[in-house]
Amino acid sequence: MSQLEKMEVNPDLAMERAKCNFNIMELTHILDGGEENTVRRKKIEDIALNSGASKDAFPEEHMSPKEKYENAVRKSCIFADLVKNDFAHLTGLETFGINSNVIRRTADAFFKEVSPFLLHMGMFVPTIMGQCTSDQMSYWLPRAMAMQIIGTYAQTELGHGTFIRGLETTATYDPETEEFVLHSPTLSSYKWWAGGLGNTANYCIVVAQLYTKGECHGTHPFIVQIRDEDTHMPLPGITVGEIGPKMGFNTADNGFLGFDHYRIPRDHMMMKNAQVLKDGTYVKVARHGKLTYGTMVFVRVMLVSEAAFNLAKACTIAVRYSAIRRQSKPKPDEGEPQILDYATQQHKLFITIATAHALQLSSSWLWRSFSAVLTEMKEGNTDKLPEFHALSSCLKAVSTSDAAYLIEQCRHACGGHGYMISSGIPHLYNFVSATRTYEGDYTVLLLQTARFLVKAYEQAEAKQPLTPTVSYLKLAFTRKEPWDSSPAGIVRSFQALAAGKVSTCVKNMRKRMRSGLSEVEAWETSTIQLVSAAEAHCRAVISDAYKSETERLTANSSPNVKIVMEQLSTLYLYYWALERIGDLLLYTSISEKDIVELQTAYEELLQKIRPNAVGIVEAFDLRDELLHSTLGSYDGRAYERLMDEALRSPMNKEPINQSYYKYLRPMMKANL
Ligand SMILES: CCCCCCC/C=C/C(=O)SCCNC(=O)CCNC(=O)[C@H](O)C(C)(C)COP(=O)(O)OP(=O)(O)OC[C@H]1O[C@@H](n2cnc3c(N)ncnc32)[C@H](O)[C@@H]1OP(=O)(O)O
Ligand SMILES: Cc1cc2nc3c(=O)[nH]c(=O)nc-3n(C[C@H](O)[C@H](O)[C@H](O)COP(=O)(O)OP(=O)(O)OC[C@H]3O[C@@H](n4cnc5c(N)ncnc54)[C@H](O)[C@@H]3O)c2cc1C
Repeated sequence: MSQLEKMEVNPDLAMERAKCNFNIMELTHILDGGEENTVRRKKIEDIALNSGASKDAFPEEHMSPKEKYENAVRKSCIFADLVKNDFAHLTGLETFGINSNVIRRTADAFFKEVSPFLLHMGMFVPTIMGQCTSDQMSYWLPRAMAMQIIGTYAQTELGHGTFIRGLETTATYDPETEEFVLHSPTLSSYKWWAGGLGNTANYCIVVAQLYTKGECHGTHPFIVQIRDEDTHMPLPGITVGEIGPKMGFNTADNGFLGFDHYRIPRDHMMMKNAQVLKDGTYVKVARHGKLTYGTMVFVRVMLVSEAAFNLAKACTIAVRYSAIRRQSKPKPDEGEPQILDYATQQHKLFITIATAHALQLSSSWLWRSFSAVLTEMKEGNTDKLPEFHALSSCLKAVSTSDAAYLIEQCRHACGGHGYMISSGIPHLYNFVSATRTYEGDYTVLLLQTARFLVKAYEQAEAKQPLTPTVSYLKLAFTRKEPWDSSPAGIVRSFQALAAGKVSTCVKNMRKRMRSGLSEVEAWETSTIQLVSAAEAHCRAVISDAYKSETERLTANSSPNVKIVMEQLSTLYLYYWALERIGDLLLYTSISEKDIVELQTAYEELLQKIRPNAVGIVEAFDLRDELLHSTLGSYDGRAYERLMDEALRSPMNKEPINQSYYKYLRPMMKANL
């Protein structure tokens, strides 16, 4: 046992735990979606983490990029074996599905950054499930699930990421040989970014422009073998490599890929939504043109829970650290207070906890809507897809953006030590800030939602029925929303605000068109306001979902758990109302007096949450192995852990570094 393991819990943290007035485990069960899920999650975490297989003998931070990657592959193989052999026997595992949050969560103990297999499980397998015919699926899925092949998803190119219709890679059908010829005509057409593509994957889903009988039918997905299944050598006609160091994701071997008239069999086109017959005839199967974008929609839904989870990690670290860190002396006759006692620190941190809850509950709600949409689509009904695309786009955009901002705020809350890699926060930030960009950039996705909102507004104007998430748009045609500071009243105000913003956009666009701009130009010149309107819509959706999910989940809970959850959801509403005062003044009847009262109520709420803050973050039930943090470990021994990590640095392995003899000494002697 190391010195650290023998040490007792920091007394400040012990004191915080003693004063928590609600049942932490009860809140954990609620967040896990029920006690059974908690039990199963803990079993899985015990199997995966108690063996110590997730630990590194040598700190990853001090490895070279190549060593980091090789270590990540080693651990990915261990983890894949665990999933296949050890987790499978747990009753009900199949109900978690391959992308189970529990498995994702457990994997994070193995990787400070990410696994090179992330894209295999995160996009390769889901695309096989979503884009293959049943015959194709019965061939590819078992091989992929058994990890006999490793795949990734290569859509983005050097020259095009957002604009999928502009992709340049071509897949031209040759009826003579019944093959597709994949080709990269330009440098900008090289596939770029796919995770695991550089060195790990031997298969790849490639999105390319389909040509048959001389006609282009737009982008379609293909399964492409890129490396020999035995030697792993790139196949002739394939150029593949890794794209180099990045802000984060440095264990993911993101890669590039080019094709030189590379041939694949006809049935390697993923043919669920469209087919090319042997003679080259193109047959559209799907009832909606954008079903080939299905994996992106699925991952966007996943990313909302990713944002919640990573935020939960960051606030667990920052709140525990704020409980053990003492600083300044506001009262001369008393000792230094815990920094968690400062109202400004509570302002930084409690919104972070509330947002983690808001995103987690909104994410469960979104998953349920997604399942309902998928069920209808299986029956051939795609009517709900546009609304769901608008919803998943804005929730992905806002959740990842809020999470990145708030994780950075957690770093600020930890002062200088938060800047240490060993605090765990920089890795979290680097990861989450990428999620704001990939799978659809923030602005681009909000503009997709805005398109839907503008159409819905026009329907409301024409007194046509509206779909559920936008039914509030009718508020745009009523008198100014009267301000009501109850939670339900604030949600209504957020809806009135979003409706008002959409209405302003539409009016501005019409005015611009009357002054001679085309529709496209009027749209383009209004995009700043459109993004803001879509963000306001999303905020209203999250606030509504968070409030109603909190009510549903606490209907039978013990009184104190109910109070804690309600305090957090109310805090979320107060925080965003105060952030959006200017908009509320425009679109509701809020007065100066109401604003002063709201600010006071917010500050009082921070004080009410304070005594339970450590208990609340501990309800996320994040083991030390998952946090990877010197500042946020369960024992609160941050200083001992920081020193321990410092001493592990290779820079401290010799008393005098050789650069002293080579450079410093000669320079100093010469300057004598
Ligand atoms: C936990 C797992 C982690 C996995 C790790 C993941 C690592 C990262 C992977 C990746 O990043 S993979 C690459 C992802 N790339 C993107 O997300 C690109 C973003 N771009 C797009 O999604 C689209 O191009 C676009 C921006 C939405 C526009 O598409 P397009 O130009 O084809 O369409 P438009 O002409 O703008 O719109 C036409 C029409 O179609 C509707 N629509 C667009 N997308 C969808 C969709 N997915 N589903 C349903 N409908 C869609 C759009 O709203 C328009 O509707 P109308 O307004 O005409 O009614
Ligand atoms: C860590 C990481 C992992 C990734 N993994 C994969 C992967 O596995 N597979 C894969 O295929 N791709 C992957 N990607 C690529 C990712 O999907 C794209 O980077 C992302 O979709 C954004 O596209 P882009 O890079 O072309 O940005 P651009 O579209 O060039 O965006 C640049 C800027 O232009 C703005 N912009 C673009 N279009 C518009 C518009 N119409 N209106 C207004 N503003 C606009 C954007 O808002 C942004 O500010 C990954 C990216 C990262 C960072």
